Amino acid sequence: MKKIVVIGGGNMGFTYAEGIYNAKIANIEIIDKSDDRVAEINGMNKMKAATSYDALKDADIIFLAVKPQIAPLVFADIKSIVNKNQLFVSVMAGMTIETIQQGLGIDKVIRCMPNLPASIQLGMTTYVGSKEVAKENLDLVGTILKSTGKAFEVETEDMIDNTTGISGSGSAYIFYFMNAMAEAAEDFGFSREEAKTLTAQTFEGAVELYKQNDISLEEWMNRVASKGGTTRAALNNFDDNNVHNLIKEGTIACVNRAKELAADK
Ligand SMILES: NC(=O)C1=CN([C@@H]2O[C@H](COP(=O)(O)OP(=O)(O)OC[C@H]3O[C@@H](n4cnc5c(N)ncnc54)[C@H](O)[C@@H]3O)[C@@H](O)[C@H]2O)C=CC1
Ligand SMILES: O=C(O)[C@@H]1CCC=N1
Repeated sequence: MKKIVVIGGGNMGFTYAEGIYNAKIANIEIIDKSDDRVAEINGMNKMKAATSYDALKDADIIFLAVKPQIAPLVFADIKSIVNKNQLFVSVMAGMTIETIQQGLGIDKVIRCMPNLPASIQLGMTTYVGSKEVAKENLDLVGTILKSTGKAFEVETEDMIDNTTGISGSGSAYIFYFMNAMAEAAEDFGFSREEAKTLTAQTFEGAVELYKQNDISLEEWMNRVASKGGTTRAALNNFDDNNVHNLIKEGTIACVNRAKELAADK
């Protein structure tokens, strides 16, 4: 079995480590610089975690899951330990394959963009490999990524940044919309628990309808909104306030930020 080491046992790194562990497709170890986090992970009695980089020496695949801003520090720490035979998989937003190759003096890099629902096997991940990555390795990592939900390969790194604007950061947009709806529900007099049920069930039902049928979102809106009815009053209000375009602008701000991170800003 291959040995996979994840550097950064936070939200995303731990999610992947756990997905791989549960799928029993590789031996998995986690490296995290936080003593508390390492103790917490070891306390779960599942995966081995450590603060030292020792586990990297005989790793086949190394996941890079620290914040992009601290990646240069990690690169400096591990450059002399890692080697060109190892395959690197980065989940870091805006961190280019070239920067990783140069920072570590290595060749084989797969850059991917996951999202947080990967922690409950409902993740959405896209990935692209450097030209040095053999198809066999790309397929292997594809299988690993699919252990946390859906995953597909994209042609360019630009499409990884674009994914960040939709699914990578997108869970937070959905939480934003849900937060406003749940708050409105509480304003209308529902308890917090009732507001959660009303909001979550509405999202879940709408998503399932969309997924299970080949009907456009506009058509679905029309099926809910009777002419002169209540839904149209809400949708007209959104349109009058340009909400549709503002959401699209938000996705563009997100992609631009990914590109800024790539330029080390
Ligand atoms: N959270 C999310 O929804 C998503 C995050 N990402 C990417 O995942 C990466 C990690 O983000 P999160 O997991 O959210 O951050 P996080 O803050 O939850 O986890 C980062 C972990 O790295 C550890 N760490 C810090 N310095 C370290 C070092 N020198 N060596 C080893 N470990 C170190 C921290 O102790 C922490 O546990 C980022 O690059 C982000 O762009 C990508 C897609 C979605
Ligand atoms: O906000 C961030 O920078 C990371 C990347 C995608 C989701 N979270």
